Amino acid sequence: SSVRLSPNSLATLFRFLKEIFPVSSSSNRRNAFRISSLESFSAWSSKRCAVIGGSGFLGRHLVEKLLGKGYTVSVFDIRQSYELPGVTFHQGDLCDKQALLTALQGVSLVFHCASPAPASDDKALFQRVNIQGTHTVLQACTEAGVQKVVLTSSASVVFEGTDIKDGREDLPYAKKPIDYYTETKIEQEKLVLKACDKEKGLLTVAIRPHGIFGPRDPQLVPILVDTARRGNMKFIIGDGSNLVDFTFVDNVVHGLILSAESLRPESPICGKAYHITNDEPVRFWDFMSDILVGLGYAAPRYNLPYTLVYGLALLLWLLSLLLCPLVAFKPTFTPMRVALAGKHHFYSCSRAKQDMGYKPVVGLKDGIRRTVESYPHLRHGA
Ligand SMILES: NC(=O)C1=CN([C@@H]2O[C@H](COP(=O)(O)OP(=O)(O)OC[C@H]3O[C@@H](n4cnc5c(N)ncnc54)[C@H](O)[C@@H]3O)[C@@H](O)[C@H]2O)C=CC1
Ligand SMILES: CC(C)CCC[C@@H](C)[C@H]1CC[C@H]2C3=C(CC[C@]12C)[C@@]1(C)CCC(=O)C[C@@H]1CC3
Repeated sequence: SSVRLSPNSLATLFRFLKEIFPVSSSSNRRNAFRISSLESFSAWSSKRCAVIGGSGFLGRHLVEKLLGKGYTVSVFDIRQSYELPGVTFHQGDLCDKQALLTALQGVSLVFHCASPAPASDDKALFQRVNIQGTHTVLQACTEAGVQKVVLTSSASVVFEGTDIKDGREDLPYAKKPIDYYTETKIEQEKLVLKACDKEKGLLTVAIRPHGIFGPRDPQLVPILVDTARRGNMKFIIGDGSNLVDFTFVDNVVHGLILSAESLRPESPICGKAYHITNDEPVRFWDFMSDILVGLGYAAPRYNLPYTLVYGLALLLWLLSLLLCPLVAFKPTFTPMRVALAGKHHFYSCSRAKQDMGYKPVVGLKDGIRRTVESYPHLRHGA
């Protein structure tokens, strides 16, 4: 008969051995790799993690999955949106290093899933949180002896409003990003990947999902339904043939955890970016129609030329900027949304398949069904 030890029990065993047979190790935790192989093993197998942005849509799904997989989870977020047994909440701003250091004590793995919502379009806020804040997160991780950082980036970092078909990770970053959100996500990803340093004992990876949807999503379905309820979802922008990636939230969570568990000094994923999608590009307007019809609304039917709608959206956006001191209005059809709705933007995830054995765990049809069922309050007539 054989005895099986889980990584957690091995880590506990190692801590016990270290107590009774102290090994001479550098006091500098950043040099963890150079210490004994046993200690390195303990570090890599530790299941104590923190989710920055864990109160958000993706963050909460991630937290729930991590708990199910036996991780001990701390959430760090500017707000607390729920309570869960086994989760320690730390409310604070990620730009505050002291607050982060408290939350990161004893943590070996950090998932960074926080960002202001793209719709806010607030340049100063995006710069403060996504760029300066990420810099602070990396500093705090180094000081707290965190070994792995997994960033939720975005496939949009290469999108400039023109067609992308089967885009790979080696596409250059967008030179003219379509909005401040994308502009700062690019800088954020660069910062995190540059921080990967095997010598210092900090390993990083960036996961780039695209068009995340699923239960509790605060943007895609709610914005779509709101637009339909106001009678503005009758039109298809362009000829309706553009293919896009929409990624069910469970697949993104799967990609995030897979990357964290594959992140080791010898792994090819260190310091790299990975597209994580459903690997089932779909016509943008078919996807929107499936959601709308599933919730009891009519599917859009009439086609409008792309350039006309884009031009109008640009005009409205400029007007909203000019008039903002006098009247506050937020157009639904922003140039960014029109580009996302009328162009091809789908990405290859073959790098993630090859380097970490990624495979979506929920298919698109199933994801749409689960999403529709989770929004009874948004159904037509509800
Ligand atoms: N939703 C989508 O389609 C996609 C999202 N992403 C990325 O995934 C990540 C998660 O996005 P979602 O869950 O959709 O957004 P979300 O808005 O639901 O969650 C973001 C969380 O970050 C928190 N946060 C914001 N500023 C903070 C600060 N200064 N300090 C601490 N916490 C702060 C918010 O309170 C919120 O709970 C983001 O990094 C986003 O850029 C990437 C690709 C697509
Ligand atoms: C009014 C309709 C024409 C469009 C309604 C749906 C949109 C709200 C969504 C369609 C594609 C989505 C998307 C994002 C947000 C919501 C949509 C615009 C992101 C910008 C979210 C953040 C990212 O990193 C990229 C996403 C691309 C797709």
